[in-house]
Amino acid sequence: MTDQRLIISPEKFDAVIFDMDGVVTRTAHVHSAAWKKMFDHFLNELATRQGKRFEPFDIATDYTRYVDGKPRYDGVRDFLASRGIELREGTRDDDPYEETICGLGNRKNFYFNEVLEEKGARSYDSTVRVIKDLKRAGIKTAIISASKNARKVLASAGVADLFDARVDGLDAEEMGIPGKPAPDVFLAAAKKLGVAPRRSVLVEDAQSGVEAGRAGGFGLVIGVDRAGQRAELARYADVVVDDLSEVRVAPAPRERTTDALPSALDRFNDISCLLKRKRPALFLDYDGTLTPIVERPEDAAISDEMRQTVRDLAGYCTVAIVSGRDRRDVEKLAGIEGIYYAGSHGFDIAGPAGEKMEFEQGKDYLPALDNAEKGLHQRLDGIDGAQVERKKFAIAVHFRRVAESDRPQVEEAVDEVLAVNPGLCKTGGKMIFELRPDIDWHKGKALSWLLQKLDLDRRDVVPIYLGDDLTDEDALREIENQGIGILVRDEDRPTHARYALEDTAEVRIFLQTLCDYLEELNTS
Ligand SMILES: O=P(O)(O)OC[C@H]1O[C@H](O[C@H]2O[C@H](CO)[C@@H](O)[C@H](O)[C@H]2O)[C@H](O)[C@@H](O)[C@@H]1O
Repeated sequence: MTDQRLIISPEKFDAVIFDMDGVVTRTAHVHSAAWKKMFDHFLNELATRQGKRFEPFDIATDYTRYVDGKPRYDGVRDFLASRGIELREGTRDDDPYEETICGLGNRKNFYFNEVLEEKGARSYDSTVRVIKDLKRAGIKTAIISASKNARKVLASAGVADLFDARVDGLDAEEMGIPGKPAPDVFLAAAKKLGVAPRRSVLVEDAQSGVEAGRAGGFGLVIGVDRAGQRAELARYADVVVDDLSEVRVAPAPRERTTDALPSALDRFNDISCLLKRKRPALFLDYDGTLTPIVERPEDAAISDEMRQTVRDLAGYCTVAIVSGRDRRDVEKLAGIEGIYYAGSHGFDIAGPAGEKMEFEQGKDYLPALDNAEKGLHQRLDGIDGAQVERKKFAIAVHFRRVAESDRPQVEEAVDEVLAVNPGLCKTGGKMIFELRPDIDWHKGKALSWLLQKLDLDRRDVVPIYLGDDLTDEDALREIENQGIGILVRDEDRPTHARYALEDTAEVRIFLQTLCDYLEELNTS
C-alpha cells in the first residue's frame, strides 16, 4: 500500500520546495568530486609541510557530514574544524590558491565549473514528472540551493523555467540570510511563493537540508537518500525515499458537500486510527452542537448528560467551547469548569486557570458596536419577535420569531445601522444577522491561536472540531488537513468537515464514545 505521506494533495499542501543538487539536478557527484580534489590537494600539501601522514577527504563520511548542502565557505570551515585545522577567513576575492577559507572555497568552485562545462548537468526524470504533476494540481513549486552556481546548473539541465520561485546562494547572500541547517532559505522561498511553511512540502537529499526543514516548521519533509544515509535523513525527515518516483500527486479534489459526509459514529474506527499514538484537543461549538436550536437564545440549555460528558472529556484532553455567543453568557449556560471558552466568535477567550485574551484590535470597535446596538434597538424594538442580543464583540439580531412578512424590515434596519457604522460588517447564521468588527478574526483564527498558546500546535496532537453553522466552517477549514472536522448537519452545502452527525443526540453519543476510548487508553 502507498505510504499516505507520499501522496501530495492540494487539500493538504499549497507548495513544494525542492533542493536543487541531488533532488532536481544530478550534480552531487560533480560537487563531491570537486570538494575531494580541492581538499585532497590542500591536505596533502599541509601534511607534507608538517611531516605528518596525509589523510584524504572521504566522500562517504566527510562530504555528507560537513559539506553537503551547505554554503561553500561554511562547508570549508566546518570540514577543517572537524580536522582541527584553523585558517584565516580571507575574502571572497581571494585567489583560488590562497590558503584561506574563502581561497579554498574558490578553488573548489573553480574545479566545479571545469567539470560542469565539460559534462553539463542533467535532471532527474522522476523529479521533473512530479513537478509537472504538481503544476497540474495547482500546487506551487520553488527551487532552493546553497550554490552560487545554481542558475548555471539549472540552465545546463534545462529546468530553469520549471519553478514559480528560486532562492539560491546568490539570493541568500543578497538577503543576508544564513545557509542550512538554518531554515531561512526555505522560509524565504515560502515567502516568495506566498505560502505558509506548514502548508508546504520540502524535498531534500542533505542532512543539513532536512534539519532546516524541521526547524522551519514545514508541513512535510521528504528526504531523498542518494548516498546511503537513510538513518541520518530520517532523524529530521518525516519520510525518506530512494527516488521521487515513489511520490504521487493527487489531483485537485472535488468540492465536498454536507450530504456526502460519512457518519462520525459509523467511522469511529477510522477516527480512532487517526488518534493512534496521538492525543486529541477538542473544540466544541455551543448552539446547534451541544444544545438543540430553540426559539429564544436564552433558553438554549445544555442537558445534564451532555454537560457531564464534556466534563469527563476534560479529564482526558484539552477542551474548549468556541461560540458566537458572548463569552460570559456561554460560560454561564454551559456551566462546565476546567475548560476553555472562546466567545464572540473567538474575540474573547478565557481559560480554566483565569487566563484571559481579548483580540486587541477588536477593542477599537467597541464604540461602533455600542452605537449600532442603540440604533438596532431604536429600529427593531417595535417589530414583534425581533431580538437584539449584544455580545461584547458582536451583535446578533434574531428573527426566528418574526413573522415572515416582517423579516425584510429586520434586514433593512440592520443594513441602515451598518451603513452609519463603518468598520462593522454583516454576517449570517441560523435565523440571525450579525454585526461584527470587519477584521480578519474568526473562530478558525481563535482555534489556531489557542493551539499555539497551549503548545498543542504539534504533530502528536489532533484537533477535533464539532460545529453546525456557517461560522464554524472557518474553524473546520483551519483544521482540515491536520485535524478531524465534524459537522452537525442540516442543509446541504459545501463544507470543510470530514464527518457528520445528525443532531445533538448523536453529538452526545459521539463524545461519550470518544470519552470511553480515551478512558480505555488511559487505563491500558
Ligand atoms: O457559535 P454558536 O455557539 O453556535 O453560536 C451561534 C449563535 O447561536 C445563538 O443563536 C442560535 O441559537 C439560538 C438558540 O438555539 C437560536 O434561537 C438562533 O436562531 C440561532 O441563530 C446565539 O444566540 C448567537 O449569539 C450565536 O451567534
